[in-house]
Amino acid sequence: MSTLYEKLGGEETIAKVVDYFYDLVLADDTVNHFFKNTDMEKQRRHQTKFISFALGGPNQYTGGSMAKVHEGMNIQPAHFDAIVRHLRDALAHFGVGEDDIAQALDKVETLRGDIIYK
Ligand code: HEM
Repeated sequence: MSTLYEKLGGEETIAKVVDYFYDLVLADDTVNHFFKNTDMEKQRRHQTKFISFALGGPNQYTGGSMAKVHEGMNIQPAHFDAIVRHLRDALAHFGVGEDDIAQALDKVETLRGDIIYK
């Protein structure tokens, strides 16, 4: 069974989704402050890993656990929800179907407990 990542066309499409998702996140005043001290390159890596994870792509991540990485950020459920919403909108923008979007969002949901209130 192919992953959603492959179905969408792999890295090339992912790069486009990342750019779009990134614009949505940074335009959102409820979450953009989290990234104000984040350098652009790191930001892009973050979004790329985020999207690749959601789509079942290759795991290129070698850093700390999600709990560790988001420690001290005090991310609230509403922040997490906003990020999930931007992911949904970015995928929809590129014509991803409802079922595939639901699958991607389910995957992201599995990390909620590790990421909020840390
Ligand atoms: C399932 C959801 C998420 C995943 C898979 C994820 C993934 C990651 C990864 C892999 C990194 C490390 C980046 C690196 O060092 O290369 C990171 C850092 C970060 N994440 Fe997330 N993240 C998620 C949700 C969130 C949310 C909801 C927020 C805030 C609203 C957030 C804000 C940040 C920030 C500010 C950093 C640090 C960037 C820096 O070092 O300056 N993340 N995330």
